[in-house]
Amino acid sequence: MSALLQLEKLSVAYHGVDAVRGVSLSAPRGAIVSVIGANGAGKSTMLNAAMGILPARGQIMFDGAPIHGLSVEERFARGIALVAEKRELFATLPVEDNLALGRFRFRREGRAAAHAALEEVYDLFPRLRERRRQLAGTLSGGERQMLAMGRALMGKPRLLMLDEPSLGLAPLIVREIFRIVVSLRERGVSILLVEQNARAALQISDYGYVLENGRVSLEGPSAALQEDARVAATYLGFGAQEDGDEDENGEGDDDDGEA
Ligand SMILES: Nc1ncnc2c1ncn2[C@@H]1O[C@H](COP(=O)(O)OP(=O)(O)OP(=O)(O)O)[C@@H](O)[C@H]1O
Repeated sequence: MSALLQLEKLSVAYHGVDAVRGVSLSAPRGAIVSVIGANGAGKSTMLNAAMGILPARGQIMFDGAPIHGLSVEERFARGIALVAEKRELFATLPVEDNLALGRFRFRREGRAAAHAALEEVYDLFPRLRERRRQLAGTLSGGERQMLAMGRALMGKPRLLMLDEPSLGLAPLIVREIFRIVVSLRERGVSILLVEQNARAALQISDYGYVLENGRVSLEGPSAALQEDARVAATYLGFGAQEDGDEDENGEGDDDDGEA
C-alpha cells in the first residue's frame, strides 16, 4: 500500500523547545494507523502539525505531493481532516446545522451533494439522525464525538485524523465509535488514530507507532506491537487502560461519557 500521508523527520517546537523530534510516519491508503503514547508524548502536536495548525520542520507529503506550505483550509480541500481532542462544536446550533457547516465552509457543490453527504453521515451514525434537531451543546460526550467525526466526514476526507476519540467515554460507546472507524476503512477512508487507549487502538489498526518524548520509540504491525513485551508492560498493562473506560483522572462515566 502506498502512503497517503508521509511525515519525514517532522519536528515541532513550542517556544523553542521541541515537543515532536524528528518523527517519520507513514499512513498508507486504506489502512488504520495508530499512534499510542503517554500524556505529553507529542501525539496531538504531531496531528496539529500535519493539519497545518502548528508550524513544523521536516517534510509532510500527502498523496505524493509536499503540503508543507499549505494552509489548514487547503489541506482540508486536498482531503485531510482532523477531529481534535476537544471536539469543538457550535453548541447553540442543532446537530444538523453543525454538520451542514462542515460542508459549506469549504465546498460549494450544491444541495444534492450536501444532502447525500448528510445521509451518509446519518447512515454511519444513526444516533445523529435521531438527534438532528437537538442543540449540540446538550449532547452527551459520546454523541459529541460522533458529531465531531460526522462534521469532518461532511468534507469527504481521504484521510481522517482522530485525536483521542475514546477520551472520557464509557466502554460501550468506545466500542461503537471504534466499530465506526473500522467501517470507515471499509468505505475507503484512511485513518490516522491517536490514542491513549492502546489496547483498543491496536486491536483495530493495521500498523502502529509508539511515541515517547516526541520520538518514535517503536513501530510495527499492530498485531506484533500487541505481543511486544515493552508495549504490553507500559501501555496494555492495567485495568482502566484496558477498556478505555476511565479518563486520566481515573473517573469513568456510567453511560456514554460527559453529561
Ligand atoms: N500550546 C503549547 N504550548 C507549550 N507547550 C505545549 C503546548 N501544547 C503542548 N505542549 C507541550 O508539548 C508536549 C506534547 O504535548 P501533546 O499535547 O502533543 O502530547 P500528547 O501526546 O497529545 O498528550 P495527551 O495525550 O496528554 O494529549 C507536552 O510536553 C506539552 O506540555
